Parts: sequence; C-alpha cells; structure tokens
Amino acid sequence: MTSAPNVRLRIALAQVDPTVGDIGGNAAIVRDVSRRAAEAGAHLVAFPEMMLTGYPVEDLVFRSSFVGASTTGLAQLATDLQAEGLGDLPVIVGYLDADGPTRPDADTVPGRGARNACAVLHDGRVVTRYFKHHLPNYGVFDEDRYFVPGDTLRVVRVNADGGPVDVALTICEDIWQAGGPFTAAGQARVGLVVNINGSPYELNKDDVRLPLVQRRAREANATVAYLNMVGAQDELVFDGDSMVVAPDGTLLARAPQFAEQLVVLDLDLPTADLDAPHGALGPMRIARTEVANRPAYDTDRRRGDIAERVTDEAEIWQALVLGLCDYVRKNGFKTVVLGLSGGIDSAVVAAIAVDALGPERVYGVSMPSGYSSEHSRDDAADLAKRTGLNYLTEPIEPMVDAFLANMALSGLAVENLQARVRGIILMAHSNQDGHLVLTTGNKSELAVGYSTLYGDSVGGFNPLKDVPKTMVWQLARWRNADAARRDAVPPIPENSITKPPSAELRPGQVDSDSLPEYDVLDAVLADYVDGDVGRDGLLAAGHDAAIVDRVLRMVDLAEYKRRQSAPGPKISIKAFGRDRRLPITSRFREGTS
Ligand SMILES: Nc1ncnc2c1ncn2[C@@H]1O[C@H](COP(=O)(O)OP(=O)(O)OC[C@H]2O[C@@H]([n+]3cccc(C(=O)O)c3)[C@H](O)[C@@H]2O)[C@@H](O)[C@H]1O
Ligand SMILES: Nc1ncnc2c1ncn2[C@@H]1O[C@H](COP(=O)(O)OP(=O)(O)OP(=O)(O)O)[C@@H](O)[C@H]1O
Ligand SMILES: NC(=O)CC[C@H](N)C(=O)O
Repeated sequence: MTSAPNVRLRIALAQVDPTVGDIGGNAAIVRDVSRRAAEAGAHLVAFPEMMLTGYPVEDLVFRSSFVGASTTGLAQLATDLQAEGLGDLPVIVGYLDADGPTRPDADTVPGRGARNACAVLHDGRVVTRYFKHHLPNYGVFDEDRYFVPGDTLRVVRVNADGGPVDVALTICEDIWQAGGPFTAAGQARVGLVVNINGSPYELNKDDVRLPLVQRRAREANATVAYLNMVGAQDELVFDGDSMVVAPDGTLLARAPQFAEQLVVLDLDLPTADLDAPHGALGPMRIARTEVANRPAYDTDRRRGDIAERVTDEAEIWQALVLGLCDYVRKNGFKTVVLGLSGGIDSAVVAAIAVDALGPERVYGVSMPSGYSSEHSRDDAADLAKRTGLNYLTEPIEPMVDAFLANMALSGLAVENLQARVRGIILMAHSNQDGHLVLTTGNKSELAVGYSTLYGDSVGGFNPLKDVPKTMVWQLARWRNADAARRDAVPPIPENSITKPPSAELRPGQVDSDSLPEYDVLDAVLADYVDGDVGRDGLLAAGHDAAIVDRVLRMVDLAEYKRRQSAPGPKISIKAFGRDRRLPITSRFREGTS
C-alpha cells in the first residue's frame, strides 16, 4: 500500500515537436524547454519518446553511425545542460540506444541490440537508462523489426518538496498493455509513473487514451504522467494530448491537441518507501537510482488546465493542417502549388494549405480545358479571392491539341491526357519556382483508383489521402461555419460544396457515371478497407451485393496506383500506406475462392 501523500513534486511535461534526424536541433529544444521548466520551479522535466532522434526513425536504426550520433548526442546534452546551469534538474529524454548489433543480418546477441530508450540526465551525466518493454508491431509500427525489449523497470528517487518520491520510467506502448512495467511499478510502490510517447493521431484516439491511462494508474496504484509529442513526421501526426491522472483515475491536467505546450503541475505524492523492493520481482526486474535535485518553489500549481475536447471535424482539420505544415517546414519548402478545378477536393486542400502556411505561400493554378464549365472557372477564382492565395491561369487546350496533332489518341487516352498535361504544368511550376506540388485525391478515389496515374495524382504530398469523400464535404461545411462563427470569410465557395462532383474530362461527365454515390461507396470502404471485412461479412452487414462486388474489384485492382501515391496524413485507424500492406500482384478475389 502507498503511504499518505506528503511530498509535493512539481513536474514539467514538454509537449514539443522534434524532427527526425535533427539531433542537434532536438537537443536545442531540450535545453531551451528545460530552462523554461527550471524557471517554472520544476523538480523534474520529461520529453517525448525518441526526442533526441525524432520518431519513428525507421531503418536509420540499422546504421551504427546514426546510433552513435544519438548516444553521443545524449552525452553531449547532459554536459550542455550542466554547463548551462541546469544540471540539478533531472531531465527525462527519449533517445535511440544499442547494446549489441542493430542490423538483422549481423551476428545477433540474444537479448541485445537496438533499444527504444529513455535516459535521466542529471549533474552532467546519464544517471539511468530505461529500455522500452512492450514493442508495438501492428498498424504503422514495426518495432520488433528494430528493437530488443527491455526487462528492467527503472525507478528514480527524486527529491521533491517535503522528501523523496519514487518515479518509474515507461515508454509509450508500455502503457497500452496490461502487465509488464505498470504492474512492476505497483510492486515497486512508486508514487509516479512517467510515460513518454510518440503516439500518432487517429480520429477518436483521445477518447481511448484517457480511460487507458486511468486503468494503468489503478494498476500501478500511482499517479501517471502521460506525455506525447506533437507535430508531424511523413504520414504520422502526433497530437500531443498529454495528461496527468491520479491513482484513483481523477484527471488532473490535460494539454490541448496539435499545439506545443509545457505542462507544469504540482503533484501530491507519497513519500518514497525506503523499504520498497528492488531486484527480481514480478514481471520485470526493478532497478533504483537516486538524484538530488532542485530546491523548492513558492507558487502553488496544483490545479492543472484541462483542455476541452473539440468536434471530430475540428480535430481532423487541425491534424491535416499540422501534417501539411510540418511536412513543408521539415522538408525545407517555402511554398506549395496545386491545381484549382473549382471542385470540392482542390478547394479543401487549398483551404488547409492557407491555414497551414498563410495565403502568400500557396499558389493555385486554374487549368481550364475545352470541357471545363464556366462555373468551375468561376468557383476556382472565387476560392482564390476568399482565401487570398496566389492565383494563376494556364489553359491546357493548346498543349493538349499539340499532343493530338502528333498522336492518334481517342477515348480514355484523351481524357487522361488532359489530367497529365495538368500534372506537367504543376511539376513545371514546381521545378521553376521550388513549390511543393499538393495532390488532391481523397481516400475514396484512392481506394477505387479513380485518378489518372502521372496526371491528377501527381505531387509530393496529399493532405486528403486518408479522408473519405463524404468527410471532405463535412470538413468544408465545418470550416466555413467555423469562419462564420468568427466573423471571418468562409474560404470555400458554396457552389464547390453543393455541385455534383465531376472530373470534367469529357462533356457532361460526373463521378456517379463510374462510381456508386459517395455515401454508399464510403460505407463499403469503411468496412472493407478500414475494417478488413470480407465479402460475406459485407453482405451480412447489409451492403448491396452488386455494389460490393463492383467496389471490391475496383479496390483490389487499384493497388498499383496506391503503391505509387504521394504520402498524406493518417487520420483513420487504417490509412493507405504502411497501415495497409497488400500485394499488387494477387489473384485472390473476395467471393471466388
Ligand atoms: N497492375 C498494374 N501495375 C502497373 N501498372 C498498371 C497495372 N494495371 C494497369 N496499369 C497501368 O495503368 C494504366 C491505367 O491507369 P491510368 O492511366 O491512370 O488510367 P485509368 O485508371 O484507366 O483511367 C483513369 C480513371 O480515373 C478517372 N479520373 C481521372 C482523373 C481525375 C478523376 C477525378 O475525378 O478525380 C478521375 C477517369 O475518369 C478514369 O475513369 C494502364 O494503362 C497501365 O499501364
Ligand atoms: N480545370 C482544372 N484546373 C486546375 N486543376 C484541375 C482542373 N481540373 C482538375 N484539376 C486538378 O485535378 C484534380 C482532380 O480533379 P477532378 O476535377 O478531375 O476531380 P475531383 O476529384 O472531383 O477534384 P475536385 O473536387 O477538386 O474537382 C483537382 O483536384 C485539381 O487539382
Ligand atoms: N510509439 C508507440 O509505442 C505507440 C504505440 C501506441 N499503441 C500508440 O499508438 O499510442
């Protein structure tokens, strides 16, 4: 049993945005935010999973040069913190470590290899290292490919106001599974478990996190400080949502999603039990370290802020904005360019880009053909006016005609030629002026292959890649209503929201010529793609058999297009890409075997 609370610990949780591979820049963030934590009187500051290297680092783990840069960077960080007068503040920081060969083809040593690690830096040195115990190996995670699990819980005895308190270290997936580190933390009778995360966003994951942290707090009979990174890395968006939960499940503080924040909170914790066990016990060995640290503080910070939850649309919008913003920034682009058709997809991508970068950094190109309706040109121009983005017009007819004068093309080849000429124009602007080309295809189109390869699918990043078409409309309506609430100009022309979707590649073409209505299509896709439900299950769920057969065939045959597609932010439980890995060459057809 834990004793009565009689120690007060001021904890600082740094919800920050590291960049993969930027060890110097990430260390600078740690130094800067540690200073702020020290100035706020913290006894302890924590940084996210793999803070020093960024997360996930993928196959960089296999390079000893990269592992060396991480471990050297960690030692340097400890020295620098000390030199900057911050040596007495214990700093918990995630990094990449190795105690054996990291390449799978090297002579492996059982139980040794690369480690997803966290260290406590104090007095200019690394005082203890914890190796993540539970390694996630599903969805977007491949940690069994890279890391060897740790088997020892590290407990740090920290001097707080009123006496010492025991703090256990854990990393991300450690909190998602019962048993292991949290059970060991309970047996070690710690007062606080710190859990540092690189937990990617998906819709409604925040609703799962709070009860999860509450369960583990009860399991460990300890306060739990859950810290997640914020920012984006390729397809992943980290939403923050850091929180502190008391042993009885009471939520003490919660940071907002999608924003950097330093959470500083006073915790009433039990004094360290000087007879608490160590050594081999329960699921993990328990090893203890002690640090003497900073003096007390004066103000009272026992009441933490609890950030309000937002609507699904607001949450997704922020994820897409952050996903694009960080991709652009971290890859060194200043500007983006996209084709504006007057349709809903390009309008929503443009509005996301303007929110992420500001209108002066967004270039929209109208590329009318002989089939482009007057309203699509007007709607594109209206969007440009509403958002203030840079607007260009490049009629494609002369270029298409030049092809047709030199090649005998007809039917689909001519339709796709128009989309490809547009792709060439966008890439030409990209090459000329250094813009990143944004692709506009939504998840429904990607699912069924409704796009032209090397045409409208051209581009380096696709904000809507994981957004079904029905959600694209919902987002447009939400974004306009949100603007209206703030007395701002709604960015998306009403006409782009209400008109029937059309590729305008031949006279009178509408998407419903080739596809089921989007609400019907999206319902099948949610079950087939996101849910991995087979044909029988889809029929049992009430989907129409003819539509199921048509959709499944389209989805299966479009794998080759998806494999060549640009990355885009994951917002669902299963995004195309590493979340859903299927063979291109496959003769398996649902319902025929
Ligand atoms: N397994 C495989 N592995 C590698 N490549 C494969 C392949 N199967 C076909 N291919 C290649 O792919 C080519 C066919 O793909 P592609 O050239 O793209 O052409 P395709 O998919 O046949 O046609 C494009 C479709 O997308 C529609 N579209 C286009 C543009 C915009 C929109 C919109 O509303 O957003 C819709 C358009 O109306 C049409 O229905 C074949 O010629 C073949 O070379
Ligand atoms: N006339 C055009 N001018 C500029 N870009 C275009 C034009 N037509 C198509 N595009 C580009 O190609 C993408 C695919 O557009 P298309 O109209 O074929 O279908 P869509 O999926 O309904 O997209 P949207 O809703 O943006 O129209 C557009 O989002 C846009 O980026
Ligand atoms: N980095 C991790 O261990 C993340 C895994 C965890 N299940 C999450 O998504 O939050």
